Amino acid sequence: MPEPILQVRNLTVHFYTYAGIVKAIEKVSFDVYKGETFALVGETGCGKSVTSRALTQLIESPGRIVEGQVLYYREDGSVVDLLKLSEEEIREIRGNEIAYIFQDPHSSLDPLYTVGYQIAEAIEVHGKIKNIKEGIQKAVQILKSVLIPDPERRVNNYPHELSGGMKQRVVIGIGVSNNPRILIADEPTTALDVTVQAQILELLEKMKKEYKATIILITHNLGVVAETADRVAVMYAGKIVEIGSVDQIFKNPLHPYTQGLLKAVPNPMTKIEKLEAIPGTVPNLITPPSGCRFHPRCPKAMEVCKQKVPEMKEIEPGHFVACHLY
Ligand SMILES: Nc1ncnc2c1ncn2[C@@H]1O[C@H](COP(=O)(O)OP(=O)(O)OP(=O)(O)O)[C@@H](O)[C@H]1O
Ligand code: NI
Repeated sequence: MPEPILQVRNLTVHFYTYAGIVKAIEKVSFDVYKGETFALVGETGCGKSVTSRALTQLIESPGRIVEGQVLYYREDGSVVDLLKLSEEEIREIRGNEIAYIFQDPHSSLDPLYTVGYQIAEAIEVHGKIKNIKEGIQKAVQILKSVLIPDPERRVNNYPHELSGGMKQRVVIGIGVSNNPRILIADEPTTALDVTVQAQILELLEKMKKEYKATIILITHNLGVVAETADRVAVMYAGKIVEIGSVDQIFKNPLHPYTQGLLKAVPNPMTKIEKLEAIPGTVPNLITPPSGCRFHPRCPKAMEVCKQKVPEMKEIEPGHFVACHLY
């Protein structure tokens, strides 16, 4: 049996805006197993980033986590609900045991400090070194491990002296600097050109092996999923609609939304740029559709789909779907 490292249950986040309450994610539940790459996919605005940020309480006003549990299995075998931790306690874990790599390396790095200083600081915050100087030494090693050429010299560079791909390597370096158990990568390659994207994905694989980390990969690129993930959760309008292994999802998609996504992509096993939209538009999350949120766009919608929210059901071992067809 695979061992869980995270068990997310009924995670719900609302944003309290002037226009109304945006129900960004609603009762999201999934497990992440130790050592796997777990991908979260779906169209823009479906709640991928909000889900990943909520895991460590990284939701800012006007957003609020209104319900849910994020059970985290620690190294010593104990289990904590990350949503119950104080700000101080969660900060101890975030950036340390659970680290993030965000999409845009430009905004993830501070233009005023050298990359070496920024890596050193990330380590120092968690008290793992005595001073920044020791951290700079470590930063050289980290730059080497993320395959930046001439790390002794590069450690003294400012972000603007590096290319986009090199900057993203630095961001990944900061991510792994404290040897995280879970690495959450939110669209880590989207801002980069295609050849660099492939290199960065390769690097993530290398980091996963070297640091024995579990990866949560957020992407709207099904090609990336096919290539790098072990398991996939498909999100639509703030809900998870299907979960399964990459094989189960690509070869036997059960949810009409997943089927639509895959149809929009002629061959997901080849590299594709972007997920093509399926007919219709993503619903507004202030007044989401009743019942199954996909019913207005669903070619197989039945009467019950308008009235009842479908429960997640396990159709074959490890393959879950929330759809009234099953
Ligand atoms: N600060 C905010 N205020 C109001 N609504 C927000 C805020 N942040 C996110 N949302 C809403 O939450 C929903 C989910 O957003 P999220 O960023 O998680 O989408 P995503 O799946 O990551 O999309 P993308 O692929 O574009 O990054 C969206 O409908 C968005 O409008
Ligand atoms: Ni996002």
